[in-house]
Amino acid sequence: MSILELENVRIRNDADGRELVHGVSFALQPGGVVGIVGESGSGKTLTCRAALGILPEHFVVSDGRIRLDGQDVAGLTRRQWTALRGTTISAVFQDPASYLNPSLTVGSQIAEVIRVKRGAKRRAARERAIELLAAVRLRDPAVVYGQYPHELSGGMLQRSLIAAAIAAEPRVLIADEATTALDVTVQAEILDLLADLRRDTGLALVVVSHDLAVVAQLCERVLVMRAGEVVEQGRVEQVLHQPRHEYTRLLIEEHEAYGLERYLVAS
Ligand SMILES: Nc1ncnc2c1ncn2[C@@H]1O[C@H](COP(=O)(O)OP(=O)(O)OP(=O)(O)O)[C@@H](O)[C@H]1O
Repeated sequence: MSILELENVRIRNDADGRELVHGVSFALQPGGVVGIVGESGSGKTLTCRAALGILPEHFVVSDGRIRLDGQDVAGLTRRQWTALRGTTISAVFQDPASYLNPSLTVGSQIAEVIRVKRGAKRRAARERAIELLAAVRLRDPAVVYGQYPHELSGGMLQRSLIAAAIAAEPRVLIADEATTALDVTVQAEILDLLADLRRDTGLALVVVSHDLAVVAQLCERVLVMRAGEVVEQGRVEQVLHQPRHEYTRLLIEEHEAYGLERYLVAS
């Protein structure tokens, strides 16, 4: 059974009646990985936010269905969503600093997730948080545990945020432009880390990026979005080697300068 399934999902802004996402469908199996690419404003983030139950105010899923672990999310109460977030579905976005509280240590924020979502005692939560910081390949995890966000680099912060996102052992992780702000080497390390988590824990991934190379490196299937429409979707090799839609061809041309071929040959 799919862990996450979207069926013809449409998203509308009720404030002005405009529809911004015009029917997105995909199914993600446990341990699977799907990419969503497309230019800024194409509806990638709104689609993810719908799956996380965190659409902005006035935005609604106006048609279609979202199933999380087999459950239709349409009727979920706020409390039920809170219980699912973190434990079933979780996310990492761009700009990790804005998701961490600057006045609390990184480790205590991860431990808090474990205490609240997993009911762990203080000491066990601390130990688990240090394990997670090690799992996201931070050196000296016990030291990082006691550091404040401003003491860490962008790459270290993004790793810490991934540790927090997987702390309650979700089945699906959405990585929305999670590596965009990082330099190329750190970006490659974080992508490797996500691939390893997927392999080692069966975590399913939704990888959102405007960068086709990121998607080519990580994903099995890809959706190409433009202006709220899915213009093309399929297996990554097929979509990137034999694009059927003119827009996909344009995206590929734009990315050729960044060495997309390298990833495709390796996959
Ligand atoms: N909070 C909001 N209020 C008003 N409009 C919004 C809001 N969030 C998104 N939109 C609009 O919805 C459309 C889709 O936005 P979305 O953030 O999903 O795009 P995206 O593909 O993720 O782009 P980006 O790569 O820039 O994040 C855009 O036209 C955007 O202006």
